[in-house]
Amino acid sequence: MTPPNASPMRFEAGRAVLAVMWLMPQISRPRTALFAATAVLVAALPLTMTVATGLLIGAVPAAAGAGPGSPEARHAYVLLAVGVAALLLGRLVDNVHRANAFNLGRELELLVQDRLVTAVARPAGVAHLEDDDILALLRIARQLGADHIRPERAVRGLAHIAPEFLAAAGASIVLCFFNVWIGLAWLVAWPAIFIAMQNEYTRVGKTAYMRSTEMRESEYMRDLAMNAGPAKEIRVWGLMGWLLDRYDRQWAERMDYTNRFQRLRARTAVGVIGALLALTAVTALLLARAGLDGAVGFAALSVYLVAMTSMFNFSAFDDTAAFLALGALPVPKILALETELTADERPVTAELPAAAPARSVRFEQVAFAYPGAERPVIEGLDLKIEAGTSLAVVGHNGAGKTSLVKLLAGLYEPTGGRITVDGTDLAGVDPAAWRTRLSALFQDFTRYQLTVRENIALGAPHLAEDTDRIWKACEPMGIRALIDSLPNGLDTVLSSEYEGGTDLSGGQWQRIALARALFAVQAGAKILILDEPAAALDVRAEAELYEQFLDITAGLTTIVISHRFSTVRRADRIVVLDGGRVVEDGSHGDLMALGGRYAEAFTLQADRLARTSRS
Ligand SMILES: Nc1ncnc2c1ncn2[C@@H]1O[C@H](COP(=O)(O)OP(=O)(O)OP(=O)(O)O)[C@@H](O)[C@H]1O
Repeated sequence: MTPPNASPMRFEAGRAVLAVMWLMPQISRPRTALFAATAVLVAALPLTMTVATGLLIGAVPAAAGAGPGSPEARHAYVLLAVGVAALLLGRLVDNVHRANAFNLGRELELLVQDRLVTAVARPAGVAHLEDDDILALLRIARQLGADHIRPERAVRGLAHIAPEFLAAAGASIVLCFFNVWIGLAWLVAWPAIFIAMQNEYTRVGKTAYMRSTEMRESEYMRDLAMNAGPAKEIRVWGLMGWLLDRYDRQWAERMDYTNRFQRLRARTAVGVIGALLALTAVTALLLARAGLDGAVGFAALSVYLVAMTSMFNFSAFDDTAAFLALGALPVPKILALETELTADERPVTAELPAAAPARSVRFEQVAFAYPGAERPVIEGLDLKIEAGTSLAVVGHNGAGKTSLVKLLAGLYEPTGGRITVDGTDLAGVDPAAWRTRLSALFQDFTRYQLTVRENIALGAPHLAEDTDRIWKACEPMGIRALIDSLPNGLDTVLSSEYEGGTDLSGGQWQRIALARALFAVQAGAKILILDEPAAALDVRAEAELYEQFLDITAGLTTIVISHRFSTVRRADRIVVLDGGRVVEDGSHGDLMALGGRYAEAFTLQADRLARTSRS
């Protein structure tokens, strides 16, 4: 097993930290300026104390010899006062620095989350939600704020390490006064050690974050075992043992992987610690020799020794350094995702008149393949849908019916040809504006764990408070009595996972979803798309409902997809789709007279229905 794409990109750790620093002023410029200023002070004040302490140690023998009141004693007292003042001020500033970093960190985390959600919601279509790389980022995003994926900790780590970095640089410069090569060696050593360790933490972090596919599989298994949705099937089929076995296996693989790759490599640790030890030994030896030879006075020697020891306060190896790397790692990726999804936005070049579609919606030589798929599901599709008429689309499973309406709704863009509305190419129209004219109910409609009122009003959320209108949408669906019988009527939550909530039968859910579609129509939608609108209802109920829909939506452009011919026959026009093309087109009467696929399938279904109703 190899770690996927686990080797750090060039300067990846540094770029992640820079991305965090770049975002900070976007939260607050004054507070970021305060952060920088206090970081310098938190570094400079202990350094001042270090130098003062060293000089004080050197000055004590002379002060003791000269006695109280002597200039030597006064000099020692001044050094003591400077040291103590630097110490106290340092502690004070440090508190301000950390409190500011804490707040900035929390806000940065929220900012990153917010930008991510906005970026993911921005594309008009849904293709990006099926892209493996984007799904990997979304997994990370869902975990933002949990585990080690905390940009907040990156800011706090930065608050901790930045002053240490500056202090170590200052101490190195002090050592330059002793020996310029030793000083320079320390000046270079700490950043090098820090970068080596940050790269190592980044590598470890990437192996954990970026195994998206494996993690998603294992999380999926866990959710199957734990969630209410699949619980019935899992138990009825006796799948729990199989599921847990598979989850255990994936878990063991993950642990094995973690043990092998998600830890610091010994060679990095040995290399870094070895380099530190060697440099410390050389510095100490040279200082000792200079002290013994009398080349450096006692006071200077004390300053150099304190400077050398103070450099070991540097957090290259501890949790702070790890959290800086791990917390910063997702930030540039989220910013890159934001850029990528923004770049995908197509320019708006056309506006539709308020009444559109007033004439027709046309598919002109439309082709479409799902992202990553080799074969197109729609090819050379020509279809003119007259405004104000009802159209039914039929065809065998996988013929491309749902794909056709997804294209019409702008959820995907055609890979060839164009879709026009009253002659205007939809490619240039703002998808959000176009969708205000659509009311669509898909076969896999969402069962929102919200109140009945919200489940219906989501068809036009700006009218959610219009109770009369909600009841008006319920009436034709025959759900008024059902809603009245619920504990809180329209305000009952449709989920048994909530207190006072309730679940509905498949057919009842479908009627609620149909009421949602109708609510959108009442709010002004001009095209109604019903993709298998009532598959959970019996044949008669579906046909009756569709009949009612046609009455209510007379004058509207409606497109229905159904496998039930008793429903389909009521449409003004029917098209049969096969291999993503229209193969038959006409009214029920026309197609029956044609004696083709439609007539054959209709007769078959009608015979079956007649037999069942006789028996
Ligand atoms: N998101 C997707 N990604 C890749 N392929 C897809 C996706 N959705 C559908 N397909 C494929 O596109 C083809 C057409 O699917 P579509 O859902 O349009 O068929 P349909 O005619 O509505 O079928 P049904 O009657 O079963 O609902 C199928 O072969 C299906 O596997």
